[in-house]
Amino acid sequence: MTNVAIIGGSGYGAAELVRLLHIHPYAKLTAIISHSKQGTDFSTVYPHMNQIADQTMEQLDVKKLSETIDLVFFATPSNVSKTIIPDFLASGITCIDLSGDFRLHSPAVYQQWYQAEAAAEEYLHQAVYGLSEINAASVRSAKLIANPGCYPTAALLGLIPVTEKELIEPNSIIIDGKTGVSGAGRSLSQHVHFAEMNENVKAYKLGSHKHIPEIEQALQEYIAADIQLTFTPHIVPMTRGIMVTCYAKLTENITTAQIETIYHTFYQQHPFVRVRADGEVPTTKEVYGSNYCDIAIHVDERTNRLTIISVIDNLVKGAAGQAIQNMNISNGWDQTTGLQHAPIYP
Ligand SMILES: NC(=O)C1=CN([C@@H]2O[C@H](COP(=O)(O)OP(=O)(O)OC[C@H]3O[C@@H](n4cnc5c(N)ncnc54)[C@H](OP(=O)(O)O)[C@@H]3O)[C@@H](O)[C@H]2O)C=CC1
Ligand SMILES: CC(=O)N[C@@H](CCC(=O)OP(=O)(O)O)C(=O)O
Repeated sequence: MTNVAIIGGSGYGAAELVRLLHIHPYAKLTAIISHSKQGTDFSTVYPHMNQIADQTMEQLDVKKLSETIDLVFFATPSNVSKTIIPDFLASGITCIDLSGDFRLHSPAVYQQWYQAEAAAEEYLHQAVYGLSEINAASVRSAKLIANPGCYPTAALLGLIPVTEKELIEPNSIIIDGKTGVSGAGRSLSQHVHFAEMNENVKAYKLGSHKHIPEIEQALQEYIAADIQLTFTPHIVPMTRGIMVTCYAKLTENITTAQIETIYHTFYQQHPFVRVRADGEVPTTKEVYGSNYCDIAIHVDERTNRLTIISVIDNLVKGAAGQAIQNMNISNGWDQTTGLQHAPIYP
């Protein structure tokens, strides 16, 4: 049994980790840490977990915790884990960070997009970007795993197979993202007020979303040049789900069927990526509550542009599910352990 703890106990990411860890056969949740609700039972904050996860949330004591756990999940906002993780690493604890603190390699780029000082450079170098399907080999030996952002997970799983094969012009990439409201976390903020969300669709952070450098950095590993892409996120009135629609100019004449074959081959060994048949377009409900990422491809032969549609559940494959997938890989367990449940439908 691997003993694990969660930090950021009262947030949505933590709640989803607790739900998924409850059915995990090899991981035992030994502590839930909360800085605002220490002393409160988890099930008081989340009554749907009554008699399932009643443990009392605790104050963070790194030294004490390090004596009892093997692995810690950070489900905290950015700018929190960067100062705490070094202490856990010094005690040999594996750290999986759901926030963006260790995703970007360059401190200057982090400073620019997060408007805050980056983590110490040695830790940025040590961190492995935990896009499970792509980086499993590095995740296996990592002590610090930077779990990808929700939009980047969907966008990169959609874009990497054709970027790797140089089938698209990287600088022509445009990503249109749509997220459910839970993507904003549980803390109240005006842009998710019911009256402003219901029957409304909003674009936000035009040209300034922190996921832009994250997607660019990951794609740059496949080509020997910088990439600059356009990403526009939208918030839509649903609870969970992300759909990204990526557009890019093709570099050669190729059919939808040929590209689909490339995707099927690329994801053959990856049970959580389901490539849809031609003409079938996935919806966010078809992955709801699950760790799946469903992808559809369409070649517009008239314009020679490729459209890629990719859907995930932001809290599962986009956060807690992928974090558990990374824990599985890191422990040498089957990557699907504790994550085999089907999506909830309708
Ligand atoms: N929601 C989503 O779909 C996704 C979220 N993420 C990332 O996961 C992380 C958690 O997100 P999410 O759970 O949605 O956010 P929430 O706002 O729901 O929860 C974050 C929790 O972190 C704790 N926290 C807040 N401020 C501080 C602080 N200054 N110091 C320590 N702890 C703090 C709080 O819990 P407590 O007071 O109990 O400690 C809070 O409830 C974020 O970095 C987010 O960007 C990534 C992908 C998808
Ligand atoms: C609706 C909404 O506000 N969504 C958030 C999701 C960001 C997120 O979860 O951040 P990381 O994945 O980088 O940790 C946003 O777009 O900023």
